[in-house]
Amino acid sequence: MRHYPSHIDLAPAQQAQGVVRLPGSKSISNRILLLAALADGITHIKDLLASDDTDVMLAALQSLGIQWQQIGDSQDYTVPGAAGAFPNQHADLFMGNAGTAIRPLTAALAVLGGDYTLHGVARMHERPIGDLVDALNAIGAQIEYTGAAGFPPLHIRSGQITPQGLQVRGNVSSQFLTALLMVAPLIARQQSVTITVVGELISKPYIEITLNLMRRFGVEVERDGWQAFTIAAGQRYCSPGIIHVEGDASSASYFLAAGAIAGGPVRVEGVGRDSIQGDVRFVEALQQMGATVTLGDNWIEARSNGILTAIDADFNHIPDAAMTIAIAALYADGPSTLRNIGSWRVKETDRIHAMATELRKLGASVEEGADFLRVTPPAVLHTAAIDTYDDHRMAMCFSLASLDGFAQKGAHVRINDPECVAKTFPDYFEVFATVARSGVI
Ligand SMILES: O=C(O)C1=C[C@@H](OP(=O)(O)O)[C@@H](O)[C@H](O)C1
Ligand SMILES: C=C(OP(=O)(O)O)C(=O)O
Repeated sequence: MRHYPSHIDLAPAQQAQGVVRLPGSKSISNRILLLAALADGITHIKDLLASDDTDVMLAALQSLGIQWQQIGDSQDYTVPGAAGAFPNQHADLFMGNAGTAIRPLTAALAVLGGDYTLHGVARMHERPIGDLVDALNAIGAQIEYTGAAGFPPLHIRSGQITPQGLQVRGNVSSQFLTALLMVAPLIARQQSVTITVVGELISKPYIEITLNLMRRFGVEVERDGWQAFTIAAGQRYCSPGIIHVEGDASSASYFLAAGAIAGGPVRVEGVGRDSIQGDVRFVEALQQMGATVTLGDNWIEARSNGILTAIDADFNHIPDAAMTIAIAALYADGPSTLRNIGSWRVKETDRIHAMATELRKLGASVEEGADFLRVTPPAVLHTAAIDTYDDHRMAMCFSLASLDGFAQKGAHVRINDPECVAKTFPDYFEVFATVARSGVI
């Protein structure tokens, strides 16, 4: 069901102020759904994210025979766990463009056995999965590419798994290691399993989310830094009973940046200082740019202190929220550089190229490197029609260019194809309008 028209026009808004209740975290929602499906017992999930990415995970689990139930119209679900094996051994699964669905499910289905096909939208078929397939096939899985080698779609058949010497490369996506960690207890029945990371690992905080949630479902992982992860034999996933999904820290970045750019205060609720999501560290970048940020147990608030200070920093640990910094850079007192963001090239779109192209429409000078972006703000933001490349974060980030900063007036911004926000935040523009009240026409 389409929610938005073909474009949304945002008029300049003088101030951002208000309180936003965040939708649930995508990373936590999809991990919990899979762990609950694999666990012993019934899991009661509170505040699951409602979005395209969670819909594909829910639909896939249903096709695999997991009879989850939504409680009325709420975002609370019950998931009866299948105790380490899916009831259906044959399924054709549509994965949309959800990395957090296809990567862990590929690993689970490959080690559990059966006959499965996994495919997604056109862009999903351009997003790499080769490092994960190599790791799994090396221990006896039977995964074939039915399109281009290294990319979905995939055909998975039953293999003979001998889980010794499991290793994976981590420099393209941390989701490959997450996928192997999540299925490791399923293959560590008799003997412990060690996963060795080959070379550099990117997006490290997402591994902490994985380990934290595995622990909530009763599985402990011993680790040697970021190099090796060992799952002792005989551990099973057990339902924690009730589990609550935190608000999404990446989604929080748009509202916190709004407060930092255009006065504030803007408060987000649902995530706070004890969050398990690495993207809460986005606030450190805002603070470095001169904003005042206050953190509570379950809320974060940002406000401006005048023109933002330009930033030059490594954003490898927060690749998603870093896109928001590229827009905040339009309001800074000089050029900002975002470093070590090479993974942007293999996400919903080539985000380095898309970001550079669209920032230039607003009048910025942008230098695009293999793994960095340098943004020099223009004297005056230009009126622009922003293309979104079917990337939710492009649509959400660029809404911020409609805000008045201290030295920079907000632009008239047209967001083309805003529907793409459904990937993680289906009513983003309604919520944005409550903060930038005069901004939506
Ligand atoms: O594990 C996760 O939940 C995610 C990991 C990150 O991906 P990479 O590890 O590919 O950078 C992030 O960009 C993505 O939105 C969610
Ligand atoms: C990279 C993202 O998604 P995915 O989980 O599909 O990798 C994202 O949400 O920014």
